[in-house]
Amino acid sequence: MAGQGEHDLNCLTIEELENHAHGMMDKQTRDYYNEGSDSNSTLRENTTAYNKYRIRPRVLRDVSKVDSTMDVFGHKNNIPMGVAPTAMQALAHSDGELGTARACKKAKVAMGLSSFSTKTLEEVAEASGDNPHVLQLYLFEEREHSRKLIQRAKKAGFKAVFLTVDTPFLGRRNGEIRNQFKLPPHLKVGNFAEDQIPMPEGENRSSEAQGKSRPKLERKQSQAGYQDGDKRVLPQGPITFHTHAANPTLSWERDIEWLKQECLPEMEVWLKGIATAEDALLAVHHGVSGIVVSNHGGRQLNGALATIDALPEVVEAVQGKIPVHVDGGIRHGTDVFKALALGADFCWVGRPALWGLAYKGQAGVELMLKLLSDEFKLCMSLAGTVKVEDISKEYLVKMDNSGFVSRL
Ligand SMILES: Cc1cc2nc3c(=O)[nH]c(=O)nc-3n(C[C@H](O)[C@H](O)[C@H](O)COP(=O)(O)O)c2cc1C
Ligand SMILES: CC(C)CC(=O)C(=O)O
Repeated sequence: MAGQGEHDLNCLTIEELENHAHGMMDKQTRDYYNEGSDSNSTLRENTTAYNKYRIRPRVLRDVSKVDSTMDVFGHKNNIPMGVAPTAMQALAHSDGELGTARACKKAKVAMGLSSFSTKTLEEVAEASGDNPHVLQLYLFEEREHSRKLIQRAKKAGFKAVFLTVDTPFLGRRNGEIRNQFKLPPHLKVGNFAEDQIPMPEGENRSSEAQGKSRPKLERKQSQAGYQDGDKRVLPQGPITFHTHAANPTLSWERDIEWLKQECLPEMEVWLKGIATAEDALLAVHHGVSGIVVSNHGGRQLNGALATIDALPEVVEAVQGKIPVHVDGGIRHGTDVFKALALGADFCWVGRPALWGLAYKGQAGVELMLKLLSDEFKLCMSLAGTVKVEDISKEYLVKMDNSGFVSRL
C-alpha cells in the first residue's frame, strides 16, 4: 500500500484526475471522451448504480498479507482490472496508446486496444511485450479488412479479440454531432492508414467481396455513422470510425462462427457488449471464450441498465461456463470489489485511462492505475478478504431508494 510520501498530492482520486484532465483537453476531445448518448442517463447511472451496493466488512482476519492478483489470458494481473479499449487516445496526449500500453505493462494489468487506435497494433504489441493485450474488433462489412486485421493481430501476439456487439449503429452522441467531431489532420487511425479502398466513381461496392449475402446498400457518404432513416449506408472510401465502426448486418450464426474460424486457436474470441441473460446464454452456446458485460460506457443505447445492475442476471445465466467481465462507471477500488462480489471475474476501466493520458501522458495512466490498485487492495484488507477468490456476495448488501437494506 502507498506510504505517505508516494502520492501525487494534486491528484488523490479518479474524480480529481477527471477534473485535472478537463482543463487539459480541447472541447471536441473532452466532449468526445466524456459524453454518453442522448440524455446521458445510462452514462450517469453506470457510475451512480455502484452506490446502491454497500460492503459488509469482516474483521479480525489477519489481513497483513493480501493477494490482489489474478490470472487473466494466462498471465498474473496485479489486480482484477484492466484498461478497456477506447478509440483515438492520441487526442488526449501524444503518448496515445503507447503510453497506455507501457503504463499497463508497468502496473501488470491487461490492456484492450481499440481497432480505431491512433497507433498501429504492431506498435502497441511491441510496447506491451509479454503483458497481455487484446484487440477490440469491429467486424466490417468489407470482411477482407477485418481478416487482414485479425491476421496482423495474431502475428503480433494479441491474446484475444473482443468483438464489440453493441454497435449495429452508433449511438446518438449529441456533442459529437454538434462539434462535427473529426480527427485533426496531424493524427491518423493507425491500423488503417494505408488500408483504403480505392473506389472508381459509380461502382457499387455491395457487389464486392462477400456482397452476395449482404443486404442491398445504397452508396452514399455516411452521415457520421448514425442511422440514416430507412436507408442503409454503404461504408466506403477510407476506413474511418464514422463510416466503418457500425455494422447492422452482424448475426450470431454467420459472423460468430466466421470469427472463430479466423481467430482460433491462436486468439480467443470474446464478445463485448452483452447485457442480458438471454444473450449470455447464446454466447455460451456459440462457443465464445468469454464475455464483457458492457453498454459501451453509456455511449450506445441510452436507457439501458447500468452494467453493475445487468451483471447479476448474466452471471446467473452463465453459471461459470465462461468468464464474465464487466466495464462501465468503475471509478473506485471499491467498485471493482463490488463487481467481483456480484460475480464478475474481471473489470475494465475506460475513461479514467483517457483522463490519465490527458493529465500527464503515460505517467498519468500509471497514476490512475496506482490509485485504483491501492484503493482495491485497501478495500480487500478493510473488508477482511485476503484473496480475490474470497470476494463474494456475502460481502455486499443492496440498498433501495428508501434506504431499505437487503442481503443478496
Ligand atoms: C472515448 C471512448 C472511446 C471508445 N472507443 C471504443 C472502441 O473503439 N471500441 C469499443 O468496443 N468500445 C469503445 N469504448 C467503450 C469502452 O471500451 C468501455 O466499454 C467504456 O469506456 C467503459 O466505461 P467507462 O468509460 O465508464 O469506464 C469507448 C469509450 C470511450 C469513452
Ligand atoms: C466509434 C468508435 C471508433 C469509437 C467508439 O466506440 C466510441 O467512440 O464509443
